[in-house]
Amino acid sequence: MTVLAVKNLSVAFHTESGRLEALKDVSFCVPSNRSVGVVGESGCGKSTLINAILGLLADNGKISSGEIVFEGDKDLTRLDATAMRGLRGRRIATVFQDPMGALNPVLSVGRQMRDIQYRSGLSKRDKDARSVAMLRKVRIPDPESRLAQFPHEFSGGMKQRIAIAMALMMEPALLIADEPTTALDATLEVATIELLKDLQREIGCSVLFISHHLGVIAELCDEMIVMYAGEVVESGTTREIFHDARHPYTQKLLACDPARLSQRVARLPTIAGTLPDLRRRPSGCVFQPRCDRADAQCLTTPPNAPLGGSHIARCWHADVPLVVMSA
Ligand SMILES: Nc1ncnc2c1ncn2[C@@H]1O[C@H](COP(=O)(O)OP(=O)(O)OP(=O)(O)O)[C@@H](O)[C@H]1O
Repeated sequence: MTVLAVKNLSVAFHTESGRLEALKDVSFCVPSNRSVGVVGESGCGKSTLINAILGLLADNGKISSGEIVFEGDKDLTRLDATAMRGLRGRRIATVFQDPMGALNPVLSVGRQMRDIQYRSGLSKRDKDARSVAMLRKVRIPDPESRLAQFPHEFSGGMKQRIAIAMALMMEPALLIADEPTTALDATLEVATIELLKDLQREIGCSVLFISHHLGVIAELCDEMIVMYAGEVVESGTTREIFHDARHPYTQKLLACDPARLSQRVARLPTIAGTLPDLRRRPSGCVFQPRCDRADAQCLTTPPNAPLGGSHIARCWHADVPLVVMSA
Protein backbone atom coordinates (compact mmCIF):
# COMPACT_ATOMS: atom_id res chain seq x y z
CA MET A 1 0.00 0.00 0.00
CA THR A 2 1.03 3.59 -0.60
CA VAL A 3 0.96 5.79 2.49
CA LEU A 4 1.60 9.05 0.67
CA ALA A 5 1.19 9.81 -3.03
CA VAL A 6 2.16 13.28 -4.17
CA LYS A 7 0.80 13.81 -7.68
CA ASN A 8 1.82 16.66 -9.99
CA LEU A 9 2.07 19.07 -7.08
CA SER A 10 2.84 22.72 -7.82
CA VAL A 11 3.12 25.44 -5.17
CA ALA A 12 3.55 29.15 -5.80
CA PHE A 13 4.37 32.04 -3.47
CA HIS A 14 3.13 35.51 -4.20
CA THR A 15 5.90 38.00 -3.54
CA GLU A 16 6.24 41.76 -4.10
CA SER A 17 8.45 41.04 -7.07
CA GLY A 18 6.11 38.51 -8.67
CA ARG A 19 4.89 34.93 -8.54
CA LEU A 20 7.52 32.40 -7.46
CA GLU A 21 6.91 28.78 -8.40
CA ALA A 22 8.63 26.92 -5.54
CA LEU A 23 7.37 23.43 -6.52
CA LYS A 24 6.57 22.42 -10.06
CA ASP A 25 4.86 19.21 -11.02
CA VAL A 26 6.29 17.16 -8.15
CA SER A 27 5.26 13.49 -8.08
CA PHE A 28 6.46 10.63 -5.88
CA CYS A 29 5.13 7.95 -3.52
CA VAL A 30 6.01 6.75 -0.05
CA PRO A 31 5.04 3.06 0.15
CA SER A 32 4.10 1.60 3.53
CA ASN A 33 7.02 0.55 5.72
CA ARG A 34 9.52 2.17 3.37
CA SER A 35 11.73 5.21 3.81
CA VAL A 36 12.04 7.76 1.04
CA GLY A 37 14.79 10.37 1.08
CA VAL A 38 14.53 13.83 -0.42
CA VAL A 39 17.82 15.43 -1.34
CA GLY A 40 18.74 18.74 -2.93
CA GLU A 41 20.59 21.99 -2.38
CA SER A 42 19.26 24.73 -0.14
CA GLY A 43 16.35 26.48 -1.84
CA CYS A 44 15.30 23.47 -3.95
CA GLY A 45 11.91 23.32 -2.23
CA LYS A 46 12.33 20.73 0.54
CA SER A 47 10.64 22.84 3.25
CA THR A 48 7.89 23.93 0.88
CA LEU A 49 7.17 20.27 0.15
CA ILE A 50 6.92 19.39 3.85
CA ASN A 51 4.76 22.41 4.61
CA ALA A 52 2.45 21.59 1.71
CA ILE A 53 2.03 18.03 3.03
CA LEU A 54 1.38 19.28 6.57
CA GLY A 55 -1.02 22.04 5.45
CA LEU A 56 1.33 24.64 6.89
CA LEU A 57 2.27 26.77 3.88
CA ALA A 58 2.94 30.44 4.61
CA ASP A 59 0.01 32.79 3.96
CA ASN A 60 1.49 33.94 0.65
CA GLY A 61 1.86 30.34 -0.57
CA LYS A 62 -0.77 28.34 -2.42
CA ILE A 63 -1.06 24.90 -3.97
CA SER A 64 -1.75 25.80 -7.58
CA SER A 65 -2.33 22.23 -8.78
CA GLY A 66 -1.92 18.59 -7.86
CA GLU A 67 -2.93 16.18 -5.12
CA ILE A 68 -1.39 14.86 -1.91
CA VAL A 69 -3.15 11.57 -1.22
CA PHE A 70 -2.62 10.17 2.28
CA GLU A 71 -3.48 6.58 3.21
CA GLY A 72 -5.19 6.05 -0.12
CA ASP A 73 -8.30 8.10 0.45
CA LYS A 74 -7.54 11.55 1.87
CA ASP A 75 -6.44 14.33 -0.47
CA LEU A 76 -4.61 16.63 1.96
CA THR A 77 -4.92 19.56 -0.45
CA ARG A 78 -8.69 19.48 0.15
CA LEU A 79 -8.87 18.89 3.91
CA ASP A 80 -9.86 21.82 6.11
CA ALA A 81 -7.68 23.15 8.93
CA THR A 82 -9.48 21.12 11.63
CA ALA A 83 -9.06 17.84 9.76
CA MET A 84 -5.37 18.63 9.14
CA ARG A 85 -4.85 19.37 12.85
CA GLY A 86 -6.38 15.96 13.55
CA LEU A 87 -3.81 14.25 11.32
CA ARG A 88 -0.71 16.19 12.36
CA GLY A 89 1.07 14.63 15.32
CA ARG A 90 -1.13 11.55 15.11
CA ARG A 91 -1.16 9.95 11.64
CA ILE A 92 1.62 12.21 10.33
CA ALA A 93 4.40 12.95 12.81
CA THR A 94 7.43 15.18 12.40
CA VAL A 95 10.97 15.42 13.71
CA PHE A 96 13.02 18.51 12.92
CA GLN A 97 16.65 19.53 13.22
CA ASP A 98 16.08 21.38 16.50
CA PRO A 99 14.44 19.05 19.07
CA MET A 100 13.51 22.02 21.23
CA GLY A 101 10.90 22.90 18.61
CA ALA A 102 9.04 19.80 19.81
CA LEU A 103 9.86 20.01 23.52
CA ASN A 104 8.43 22.46 26.03
CA PRO A 105 11.29 23.69 28.25
CA VAL A 106 9.06 24.30 31.29
CA LEU A 107 7.31 20.91 31.43
CA SER A 108 8.81 17.60 32.48
CA VAL A 109 9.35 15.02 29.76
CA GLY A 110 6.83 12.70 31.45
CA ARG A 111 4.13 15.40 31.47
CA GLN A 112 4.73 16.17 27.79
CA MET A 113 4.55 12.51 26.86
CA ARG A 114 1.31 12.15 28.82
CA ASP A 115 -0.15 15.20 27.08
CA ILE A 116 0.42 13.59 23.69
CA GLN A 117 -1.73 10.66 24.83
CA TYR A 118 -4.63 12.84 25.99
CA ARG A 119 -7.10 11.09 23.72
CA SER A 120 -5.97 7.57 24.58
CA GLY A 121 -8.39 7.09 27.47
CA LEU A 122 -5.55 5.54 29.49
CA SER A 123 -4.93 6.26 33.16
CA LYS A 124 -1.96 8.45 34.16
CA ARG A 125 -0.13 5.33 35.26
CA ASP A 126 -0.68 3.52 31.96
CA LYS A 127 0.31 6.60 29.99
CA ASP A 128 3.54 6.78 31.99
CA ALA A 129 4.15 3.09 31.36
CA ARG A 130 3.81 3.66 27.60
CA SER A 131 6.11 6.68 27.83
CA VAL A 132 8.73 4.64 29.66
CA ALA A 133 8.50 1.89 27.04
CA MET A 134 8.93 4.44 24.25
CA LEU A 135 11.87 6.13 25.96
CA ARG A 136 13.46 2.72 26.34
CA LYS A 137 12.98 2.12 22.60
CA VAL A 138 14.87 5.32 21.84
CA ARG A 139 17.61 4.17 24.22
CA ILE A 140 17.20 6.67 27.05
CA PRO A 141 18.87 4.94 30.00
CA ASP A 142 16.85 4.53 33.18
CA PRO A 143 13.65 6.00 31.68
CA GLU A 144 11.48 5.53 34.82
CA SER A 145 13.53 7.99 36.81
CA ARG A 146 13.99 10.41 33.91
CA LEU A 147 10.28 11.04 33.29
CA ALA A 148 10.30 13.73 35.96
CA GLN A 149 13.21 15.59 34.38
CA PHE A 150 13.02 18.67 32.18
CA PRO A 151 14.42 18.92 28.64
CA HIS A 152 17.49 20.96 29.70
CA GLU A 153 18.61 18.04 31.89
CA PHE A 154 19.23 15.90 28.79
CA SER A 155 22.12 16.07 26.31
CA GLY A 156 21.54 17.26 22.71
CA GLY A 157 21.48 13.71 21.35
CA MET A 158 19.06 12.58 24.07
CA LYS A 159 16.77 15.56 23.43
CA GLN A 160 16.58 14.54 19.77
CA ARG A 161 15.83 10.94 20.78
CA ILE A 162 13.06 12.16 23.12
CA ALA A 163 11.62 14.24 20.25
CA ILE A 164 11.67 11.07 18.12
CA ALA A 165 9.94 9.12 20.92
CA MET A 166 7.25 11.79 21.15
CA ALA A 167 6.76 11.78 17.38
CA LEU A 168 6.32 8.00 17.36
CA MET A 169 4.17 7.81 20.50
CA MET A 170 0.88 7.83 18.58
CA GLU A 171 2.11 5.22 16.07
CA PRO A 172 1.90 7.47 13.00
CA ALA A 173 1.56 6.05 9.50
CA LEU A 174 4.12 8.57 8.24
CA LEU A 175 7.10 10.18 9.96
CA ILE A 176 8.50 13.27 8.25
CA ALA A 177 12.08 13.73 9.42
CA ASP A 178 13.58 17.05 8.32
CA GLU A 179 17.37 17.07 8.76
CA PRO A 180 17.00 15.40 12.19
CA THR A 181 20.68 14.56 12.50
CA THR A 182 22.24 17.68 10.98
CA ALA A 183 22.87 19.44 14.29
CA LEU A 184 24.47 16.37 15.88
CA ASP A 185 28.17 15.52 15.85
CA ALA A 186 29.30 12.68 13.59
CA THR A 187 29.16 9.91 16.22
CA LEU A 188 25.71 10.90 17.44
CA GLU A 189 24.56 11.25 13.84
CA VAL A 190 25.48 7.64 13.10
CA ALA A 191 23.81 6.46 16.32
CA THR A 192 20.62 8.40 15.55
CA ILE A 193 20.44 7.01 12.01
CA GLU A 194 20.85 3.48 13.37
CA LEU A 195 18.11 4.19 15.88
CA LEU A 196 15.74 5.53 13.22
CA LYS A 197 16.38 2.45 11.10
CA ASP A 198 15.63 0.10 14.00
CA LEU A 199 12.54 2.05 15.05
CA GLN A 200 11.16 2.06 11.54
CA ARG A 201 11.50 -1.70 11.39
CA GLU A 202 10.03 -2.18 14.86
CA ILE A 203 7.14 0.27 14.62
CA GLY A 204 6.52 -0.27 10.93
CA CYS A 205 5.87 3.32 9.88
CA SER A 206 6.89 4.98 6.62
CA VAL A 207 9.48 7.73 6.67
CA LEU A 208 9.95 10.76 4.44
CA PHE A 209 13.50 11.80 5.22
CA ILE A 210 14.74 15.23 4.14
CA SER A 211 18.47 15.82 4.03
CA HIS A 212 21.13 17.60 2.02
CA HIS A 213 23.51 14.88 3.24
CA LEU A 214 23.74 12.09 0.68
CA GLY A 215 25.51 9.70 3.06
CA VAL A 216 22.60 9.85 5.49
CA ILE A 217 20.09 9.15 2.73
CA ALA A 218 22.22 6.22 1.51
CA GLU A 219 22.29 4.75 5.03
CA LEU A 220 18.65 5.16 5.84
CA CYS A 221 16.45 5.25 2.77
CA ASP A 222 15.08 2.57 0.45
CA GLU A 223 14.13 5.07 -2.21
CA MET A 224 15.00 8.66 -2.94
CA ILE A 225 14.01 11.69 -4.93
CA VAL A 226 16.44 14.36 -6.06
CA MET A 227 15.02 17.86 -6.18
CA TYR A 228 16.33 20.82 -8.11
CA ALA A 229 14.65 24.23 -8.26
CA GLY A 230 11.33 22.81 -7.09
CA GLU A 231 11.25 19.87 -9.50
CA VAL A 232 11.95 16.17 -9.02
CA VAL A 233 14.78 15.66 -11.49
CA GLU A 234 15.52 12.03 -10.60
CA SER A 235 13.88 9.31 -8.51
CA GLY A 236 14.35 5.62 -7.91
CA THR A 237 15.67 3.22 -5.33
CA THR A 238 18.63 4.53 -3.37
CA ARG A 239 20.69 1.78 -4.93
CA GLU A 240 19.68 2.73 -8.49
CA ILE A 241 20.57 6.35 -7.91
CA PHE A 242 23.83 5.83 -6.00
CA HIS A 243 25.05 3.25 -8.50
CA ASP A 244 23.71 4.65 -11.71
CA ALA A 245 22.68 8.30 -11.39
CA ARG A 246 21.55 9.60 -14.76
CA HIS A 247 20.52 13.21 -14.26
CA PRO A 248 23.51 15.55 -14.66
CA TYR A 249 22.47 17.36 -11.45
CA THR A 250 22.45 14.12 -9.41
CA GLN A 251 25.76 13.14 -10.96
CA LYS A 252 27.25 16.45 -9.87
CA LEU A 253 25.79 16.13 -6.37
CA LEU A 254 27.39 12.70 -6.07
CA ALA A 255 30.68 13.98 -7.45
CA CYS A 256 30.68 16.73 -4.79
CA ASP A 257 29.87 14.35 -1.94
CA PRO A 258 32.90 14.27 0.38
CA ALA A 259 32.28 10.60 1.21
CA ARG A 260 32.74 9.63 -2.46
CA LEU A 261 35.83 11.64 -3.25
CA SER A 262 38.78 9.32 -3.81
CA GLN A 263 41.32 11.57 -2.09
CA ARG A 264 41.17 14.19 0.59
CA VAL A 265 40.87 17.63 -0.93
CA ALA A 266 41.65 20.98 0.62
CA ARG A 267 38.35 22.49 -0.50
CA LEU A 268 35.20 20.55 -1.24
CA PRO A 269 34.09 20.86 -4.84
CA THR A 270 30.77 22.61 -5.39
CA ILE A 271 28.45 22.72 -8.36
CA ALA A 272 29.28 25.75 -10.49
CA GLY A 273 26.52 28.33 -10.89
CA THR A 274 23.48 29.06 -8.76
CA LEU A 275 19.84 28.04 -8.60
CA PRO A 276 17.71 29.97 -11.08
CA ASP A 277 15.42 32.77 -9.93
CA LEU A 278 12.16 30.87 -9.49
CA ARG A 279 10.19 33.93 -10.57
CA ARG A 280 11.72 33.45 -14.03
CA ARG A 281 12.17 29.73 -14.59
CA PRO A 282 14.50 28.93 -17.47
CA SER A 283 12.71 27.57 -20.49
CA GLY A 284 12.92 23.83 -21.11
CA CYS A 285 15.02 21.93 -18.60
CA VAL A 286 15.34 23.80 -15.30
CA PHE A 287 18.98 22.64 -14.89
CA GLN A 288 20.01 23.57 -18.42
CA PRO A 289 21.73 26.91 -17.53
CA ARG A 290 24.17 25.00 -15.24
CA CYS A 291 24.52 21.82 -17.26
CA ASP A 292 27.63 20.87 -19.26
CA ARG A 293 25.54 18.53 -21.34
CA ALA A 294 22.89 21.08 -22.39
CA ASP A 295 22.15 21.50 -26.07
CA ALA A 296 19.35 23.00 -28.17
CA GLN A 297 16.97 20.17 -27.25
CA CYS A 298 17.29 21.12 -23.56
CA LEU A 299 15.46 24.37 -24.28
CA THR A 300 12.33 22.22 -24.56
CA THR A 301 10.71 20.46 -21.60
CA PRO A 302 12.53 17.16 -20.96
CA PRO A 303 10.64 13.88 -20.56
CA ASN A 304 10.62 11.76 -17.40
CA ALA A 305 12.90 9.16 -18.96
CA PRO A 306 12.21 5.64 -17.63
CA LEU A 307 15.48 3.87 -16.83
CA GLY A 308 14.25 0.47 -15.69
CA GLY A 309 12.72 -0.49 -12.36
CA SER A 310 11.40 2.57 -10.58
CA HIS A 311 14.28 4.73 -11.84
CA ILE A 312 13.30 7.94 -13.68
CA ALA A 313 15.33 11.01 -14.68
CA ARG A 314 13.82 14.20 -16.09
CA CYS A 315 16.46 14.72 -18.74
CA TRP A 316 16.95 14.58 -22.52
CA HIS A 317 20.33 12.92 -22.00
CA ALA A 318 19.53 10.37 -19.32
CA ASP A 319 21.27 7.66 -21.35
CA VAL A 320 24.70 8.93 -20.26
CA PRO A 321 25.95 7.11 -17.12
CA LEU A 322 28.10 8.76 -14.49
CA VAL A 323 31.72 9.12 -15.46
CA VAL A 324 33.59 9.67 -12.22
CA MET A 325 34.14 13.38 -12.32
CA SER A 326 36.67 15.47 -10.49
CA ALA A 327 33.92 18.19 -10.32
N1 LIG B 1 6.95 32.39 2.21
C1 LIG B 1 7.70 32.49 1.10
N2 LIG B 1 7.57 33.56 0.28
C2 LIG B 1 8.30 33.66 -0.85
N3 LIG B 1 9.18 32.74 -1.26
C3 LIG B 1 9.36 31.66 -0.49
C4 LIG B 1 8.64 31.47 0.74
N4 LIG B 1 9.04 30.30 1.30
C5 LIG B 1 9.97 29.78 0.45
N5 LIG B 1 10.15 30.58 -0.61
C6 LIG B 1 11.04 30.35 -1.75
O1 LIG B 1 10.73 29.07 -2.29
C7 LIG B 1 11.92 28.41 -2.74
C8 LIG B 1 12.05 27.08 -2.03
O2 LIG B 1 12.32 27.32 -0.65
P1 LIG B 1 12.40 26.18 0.47
O3 LIG B 1 12.56 26.87 1.78
O4 LIG B 1 11.26 25.26 0.29
O5 LIG B 1 13.75 25.44 0.06
P2 LIG B 1 14.63 24.39 0.91
O6 LIG B 1 15.11 23.38 -0.07
O7 LIG B 1 13.84 23.92 2.07
O8 LIG B 1 15.84 25.26 1.40
P3 LIG B 1 16.61 25.13 2.81
O9 LIG B 1 17.33 23.80 2.77
O10 LIG B 1 17.54 26.29 2.77
O11 LIG B 1 15.58 25.22 3.88
C9 LIG B 1 13.07 29.37 -2.46
O12 LIG B 1 13.31 30.11 -3.64
C10 LIG B 1 12.51 30.27 -1.38
O13 LIG B 1 13.10 31.56 -1.44
